[in-house]
Amino acid sequence: MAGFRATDKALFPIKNIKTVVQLFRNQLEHSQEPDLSLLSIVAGVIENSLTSRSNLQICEPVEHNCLPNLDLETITLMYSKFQTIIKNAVEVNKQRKYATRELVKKVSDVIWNSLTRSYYKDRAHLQSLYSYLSGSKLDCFGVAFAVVAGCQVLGYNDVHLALSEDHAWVVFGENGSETAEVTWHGKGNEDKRGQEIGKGVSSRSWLYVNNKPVVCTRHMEVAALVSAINPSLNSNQDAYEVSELQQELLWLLYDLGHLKKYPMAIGNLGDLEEISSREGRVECRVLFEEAIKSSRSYYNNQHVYPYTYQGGYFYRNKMYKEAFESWANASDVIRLYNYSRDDEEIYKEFLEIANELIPHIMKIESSGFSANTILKKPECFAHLLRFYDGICQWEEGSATPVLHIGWAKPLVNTISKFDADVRAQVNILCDTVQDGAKKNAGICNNNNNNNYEKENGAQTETKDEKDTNFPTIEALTAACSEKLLNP
Ligand SMILES: FC(F)c1nnc(N2CCN(c3ncnc4sc(CC(F)(F)F)cc34)CC2)s1
Repeated sequence: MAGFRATDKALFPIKNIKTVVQLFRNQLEHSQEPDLSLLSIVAGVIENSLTSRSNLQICEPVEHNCLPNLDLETITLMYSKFQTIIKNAVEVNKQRKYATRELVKKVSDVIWNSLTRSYYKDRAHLQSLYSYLSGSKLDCFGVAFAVVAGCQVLGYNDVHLALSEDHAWVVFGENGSETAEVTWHGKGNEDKRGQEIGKGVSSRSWLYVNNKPVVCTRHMEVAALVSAINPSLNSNQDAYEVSELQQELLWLLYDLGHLKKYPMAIGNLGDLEEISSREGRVECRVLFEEAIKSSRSYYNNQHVYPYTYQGGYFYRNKMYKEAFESWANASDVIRLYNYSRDDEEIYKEFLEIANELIPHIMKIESSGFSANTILKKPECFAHLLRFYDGICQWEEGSATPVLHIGWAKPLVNTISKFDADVRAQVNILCDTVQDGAKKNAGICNNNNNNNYEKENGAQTETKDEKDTNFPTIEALTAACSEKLLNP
């Protein structure tokens, strides 16, 4: 069983970050399971007291980093309250070793029906059990996490959190073979709570990452709650102590090996390290590479965010050629999915890259006199074509269109910035049409080891591989030469 043990209670009242990290270490290193409700409450109290406007906390100079006084009584009250809510609402059939769908649905209903009627679901700081117990508000992730914490209270240690890049659900039963929705997703969508995760068309959407979700252990569920800590004070400021606590806890989890199979948590740590790097720790760039390796090793390279974490890093550090490559690799992931209306989040990500970030780079690169401009680099042109082609292929075979005229202008503007002699150096090789749901078209690749050769000579593409349903590279370059001819 998990639990709030004497060794943990001895740490209270907690006055500084080091002691919070010690509490998490105690919980993570003890043989029994880490107690999800205890750790979520502690993280939530700290986050909410340091990011709420009402926090007029004067920092005691002696502590040099001031935390709200975390006294044992406050935490114990909330901890017991959660136990009582769950145990009173769900009678447990102790004969059963594994949870049933009915049990999981019942716990989800208890959480669901105790939430405030209507509130702004996307607000920050609604992810923890502190938010649930003090304000009866949870965001989409918070509901899923609370269900898993509730099942832990009831002794069902087979119920675990399953995470895609924009949704959360649970797995349960013998070797976690059952799945169940326990929370909502997005706006205005009927929730599917209690149902198993779609085998149908939704399973080809990015939202369910082609059935390659991060299936958490208890320790990875602690990593999820730590990753979900939100240090933002407002839209452009972070509470220093909260982000420092998050960074320390992520390093603790990293050192204990609990981030190995959790690319987004590694990416979160990379972002924090870029802002303020820790002595003696690997460079943030290495972390972004580790997140990519994790996705390739454990999730068949079906996750997009590891590449957009890395692309964002290169972009912020003006490493534009590298950014183009990361974004092209992100596009190689999305091309094998079918776009569905549940995929808005990743659509917005690609839209921002295509219509904000890349045009911004082209503006800088074509105004400056840098001899080393990317506009002279054929590999940059190749990365961009692969990036756009992946989005075209994402659209192919999808019920919902991706591209619209708003994409075309920035796209043609970008391509037309590369001179014909640079473009001609990109030789596009197409392998045979891939079997399976998505055919190859336009620019071809085989699972991310692209065979782009920077050789002279016209682009080669045989007829049978050309798919007329959407812009091929000829069409794109024709459009761009059209633009060139009539600027
Ligand atoms: F690609 C970069 F630009 C990104 N920067 N921040 C990104 N985030 C921030 C962190 N984040 C996450 N970080 C850790 N774990 C999870 S589980 C999850 C889905 C849901 F919220 F459970 F529904 C999201 C998520 C979502 C992706 S991607």
